[in-house]
Amino acid sequence: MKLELVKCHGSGNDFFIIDEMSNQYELTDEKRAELARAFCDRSTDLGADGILYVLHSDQVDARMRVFNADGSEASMCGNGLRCVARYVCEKLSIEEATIETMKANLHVQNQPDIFEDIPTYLVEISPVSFELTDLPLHLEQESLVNGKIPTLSEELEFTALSVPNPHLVAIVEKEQIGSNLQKEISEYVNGTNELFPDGVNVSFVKPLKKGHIYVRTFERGVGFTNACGTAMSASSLVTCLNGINDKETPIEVYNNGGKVRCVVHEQEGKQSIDLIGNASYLYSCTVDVDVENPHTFTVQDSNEFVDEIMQYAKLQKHASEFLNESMNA
Ligand SMILES: N[C@H](CCC[C@H](N)C(=O)O)C(=O)O
Repeated sequence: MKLELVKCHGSGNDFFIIDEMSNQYELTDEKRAELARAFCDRSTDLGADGILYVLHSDQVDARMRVFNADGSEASMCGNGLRCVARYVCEKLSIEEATIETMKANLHVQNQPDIFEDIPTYLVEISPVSFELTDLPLHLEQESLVNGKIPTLSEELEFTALSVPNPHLVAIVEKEQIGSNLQKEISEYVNGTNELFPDGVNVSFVKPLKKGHIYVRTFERGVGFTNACGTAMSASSLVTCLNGINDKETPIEVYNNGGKVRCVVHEQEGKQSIDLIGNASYLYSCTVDVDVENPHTFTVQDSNEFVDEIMQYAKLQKHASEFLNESMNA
């Protein structure tokens, strides 16, 4: 079978877009998961953090399904939704759209460039819940906001929330960023454990100056990534809960892949976050794959989006210079 792929990224969190809206690939869920395990393997000619399947929606403009590199399906992907937003808006020649995801139909919209000549999209991150049953997180309490989980750490304070995929967020000091602590905690909660039966995305957050934070995330089903859109959104909300940043005000979120902008909203007690950032293409290609054994494939007709790659490198350089200055201030 020949599949058309677009390799894209949001803040360095990279994915393949497979357009099932325009192609009759007739994939089963099992095949979608197997293709993710095969194509995301970075020891092959491909490699990515996940696959974004774009499908027809009976309700709205299009539907997005997200499969992590380990083949697990996630309910949402913020960086990936920006890439799907661009793909769908350009295909339908519209400036904004609504995309059906597993638990919500979400608004997406083309935006002014976050950096010169970089395609930029806003995606709605919601619904937000602090109910532990929505992650799920098995503790004898209804919610966890700046609370301890002694099994994981005696000193860290965590906030657990779903947006709607599950996130565990800790505001930390510089010394704890990049330490083994995050890796140990993340591998535990994403292995067989009593707390998070479905695993969880784990983020360490370092506030920089007001309106600026750094987020590092170990993603469920993937591992450490350059950035995790839903995690950066969840982290922005947690900094607002702690009075570090303000709602309805842009928060610049730095990560290892560059930066995005989040705006936290609250209406009638319900929160949502606008996630604004790049939706960049890296290359397109055709993959000839044996669907019965998806680890057997050849990559053909690969074409790079050279201008986009070069332009994004400028954003990343600019962002990493700011981050280094801030971390060493
Ligand atoms: N690993 C996540 C899905 C991908 C989310 C992330 N890539 C993002 O940009 O939000 C999960 O299993 O919930």
